[in-house]
Amino acid sequence: MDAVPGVHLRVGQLHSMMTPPPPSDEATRKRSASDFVFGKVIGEGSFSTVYLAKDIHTNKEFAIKVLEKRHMIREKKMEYVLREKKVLQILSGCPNYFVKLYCTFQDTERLYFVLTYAKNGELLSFLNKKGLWNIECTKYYATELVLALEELKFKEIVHRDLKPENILFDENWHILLIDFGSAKIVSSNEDKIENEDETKKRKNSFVGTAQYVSPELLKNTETGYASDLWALGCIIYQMVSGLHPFHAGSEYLIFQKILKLEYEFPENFDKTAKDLVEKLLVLNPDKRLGATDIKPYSSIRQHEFFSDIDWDNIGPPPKFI
Ligand SMILES: Nc1ncnc2c1ncn2[C@@H]1O[C@H](COP(=O)(O)OP(=O)(O)OP(=O)(O)O)[C@@H](O)[C@H]1O
Ligand SMILES: O=C(O)C[C@H](Cc1nc2cc(Cl)cc(Cl)c2[nH]1)c1ccc(Cl)cc1
Repeated sequence: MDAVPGVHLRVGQLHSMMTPPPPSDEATRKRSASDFVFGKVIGEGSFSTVYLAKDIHTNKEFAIKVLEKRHMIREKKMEYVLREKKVLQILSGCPNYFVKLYCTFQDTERLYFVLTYAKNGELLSFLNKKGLWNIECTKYYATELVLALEELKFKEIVHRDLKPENILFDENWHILLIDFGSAKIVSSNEDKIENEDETKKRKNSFVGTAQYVSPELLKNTETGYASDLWALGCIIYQMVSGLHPFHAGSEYLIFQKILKLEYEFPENFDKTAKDLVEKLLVLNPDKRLGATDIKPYSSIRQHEFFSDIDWDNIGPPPKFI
């Protein structure tokens, strides 16, 4: 594995890579790029490159998300980075369903997030492979998604950009949600304290993905937990049919269809899944299944689609590979 392209190791760094500090410092010492050997690029974001990397002290593999400071500053994206860091820190207490943030560090040019390596890639790539996915897979992973959304609600976080590309699989084929740069931390009311033009900038700058954007986000009204329930409905529809519920030749036309709730189900769409999707893809956020649960998301758990799920022990993932 080579070092990060463009990161020239000085003799001192090479030396420090060879002679790790005494173990007592290990756990607390601030990491740096020289603690890792960087390997292949495993993904690219709008402002990031994600590398597979190995910790030279433990040989453990990580995904390291690297962001160029110049790019962050030029595109005024610092708030996204700091939001993602803060949300990942809040979620680091959750044992399942979210990529774990081990540490962050920086050098003169870059910022680094050291994250769990989701070894088995994106959900999207499996949805695109015909005949690979069946209703059992949909049931299992919709269950893990509901459990993940319950955790987010408990931690008072709205993801706001849920989509199959942001749902990865760990080495045991459990889901790991990523990409919290657009997330909202409800408890801090940070969205409420911003002034008018900051609100306008945030709402206009949000770059969610057309097919999964909720109506309230398009209408610039308040986005809350129910925005993630809308995305859940879209993702379940896609897991069952392999298609987006709202599809058109342009983002504008997709948005129009979303605002008019213009979508239909293929003939052979699973009946109970259809009923569940219809109860999630509701224009009024407060009327979506689960939106007003005292104990989130009990009304989704009780839906017939999940009738054979033991929520306290959902068992191992289905073998779909
Ligand atoms: N922990 C991880 N393990 C494995 N692959 C990852 C991990 N995190 C990200 N990736 C891969 O890298 C890609 C880019 O991820 P990243 O979160 O940096 O960008 P992004 O925030 O999704 O992009 P955008 O800024 O457009 O939203 C992802 O689509 C995913 O395929
Ligand atoms: O070391 C830390 O943990 C704190 C720093 C703080 C920090 N330094 C920054 C410099 C720039 Cl240019 C942009 C952002 Cl968002 C910056 N955030 C930091 C480093 C890396 C990451 Cl991923 C986030 C924050």
